[in-house]
Amino acid sequence: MEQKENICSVAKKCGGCRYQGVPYEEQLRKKQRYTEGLLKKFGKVEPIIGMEDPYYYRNKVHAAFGRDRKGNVISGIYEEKSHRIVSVDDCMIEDKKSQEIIRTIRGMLKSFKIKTYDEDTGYGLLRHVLVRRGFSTGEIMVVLVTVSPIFPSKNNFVKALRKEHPEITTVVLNINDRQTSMVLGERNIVLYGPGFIKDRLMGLTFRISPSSFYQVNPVQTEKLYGKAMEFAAMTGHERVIDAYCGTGTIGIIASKKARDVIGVELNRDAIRDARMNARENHIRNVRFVPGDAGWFMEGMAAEGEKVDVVLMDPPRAGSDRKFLHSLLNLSPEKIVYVSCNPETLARDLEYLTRRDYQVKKMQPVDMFPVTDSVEVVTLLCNRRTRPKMK
Ligand SMILES: C[S@@+](CC[C@H](N)C(=O)[O-])C[C@H]1O[C@@H](n2cnc3c(N)ncnc32)[C@H](O)[C@@H]1O
Repeated sequence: MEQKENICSVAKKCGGCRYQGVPYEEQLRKKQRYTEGLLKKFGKVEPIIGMEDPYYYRNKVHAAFGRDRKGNVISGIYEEKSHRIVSVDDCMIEDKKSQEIIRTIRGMLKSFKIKTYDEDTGYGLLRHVLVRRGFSTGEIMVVLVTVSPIFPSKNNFVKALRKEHPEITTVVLNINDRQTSMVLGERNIVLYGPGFIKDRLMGLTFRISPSSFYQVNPVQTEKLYGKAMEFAAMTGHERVIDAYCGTGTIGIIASKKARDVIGVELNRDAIRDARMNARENHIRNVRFVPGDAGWFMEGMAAEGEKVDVVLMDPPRAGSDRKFLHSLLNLSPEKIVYVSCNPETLARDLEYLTRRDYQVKKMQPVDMFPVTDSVEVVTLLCNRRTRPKMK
């Protein structure tokens, strides 16, 4: 493993890599202690699954664009809790090729007379650049986030960019003209290629659009999803819900071992991707529904529908009461909860374990080395379900 424990000059301003300078084994010990502190009251926390090479793993790289005091174009991250851009040239956790592409774009702006957007004056065009890379396919998507759909000499710009980086398979212009802290706006204009990239996970192919959620650490994602499937231990007869399904990854992987799967997700772009993903992988026993997961499951429970397993992977905020309530009403035999925030996980487990569920297994996975984030897969079983006759 390459040792890079002390090299990032902007770590303090960025706030992302809180474990900068901490040897990887020690990072894992800290994460284990933190997770146990929050979760051991529910049962045994298995030892965290770490990475062999914990650097340059992020396959989604975002850079904000602006100018420094001298008027030079800079690209990087926002200083913690502010909108001041800190110039970043070599981030130790982001994909190297994606960072190279961002540097190339920065160098091209002057000759193409493209101004970076200034939030205070409202003047300029380019706000952010997002690069996503398919780990196993090598496909690369570049998203140029601008305040206006009018991008001067766009065809020549794309041509020049691809000349430097022929690996780029698609370029998208995303229009974000609002005063918002969200990076992406709602409108996409495809400038080159199909407007999405594909990646392979656990032998299946997945399509990723500019705004769809897709795990950012592909090596650890296979371990994470592998654990989720191991915990669900399906036999091929189960009816499954993949709640908060994103582009359908977990549900499509689960469909191989289930009777049928329903995926639910708020983001319509992700649902479109999920449906395409099912088709692409010739999966017929899965369907995807747009909407609020809690609302949808409440509706299923009200109609007396039965579900055996709920796989759930909510955002950092965890699940809301409506969702947890719908879980109790639907009363699946097993819940496999994939969480990227042990604090909200602890809160939701408290709610579920005071009612019908018991925690059986908890497995932390290090999805974000050098940062202080921990992902945890938890298996809960329904106390009211009688064990099935063999
Ligand atoms: C952590 S991601 C998980 C995605 C997916 N399971 C995966 O591994 O790629 C959480 C997802 O929940 C979706 N989401 C957030 N709130 C939701 C809600 N109330 N109902 C359904 N989906 C929701 C987000 O759009 C996002 O795609």
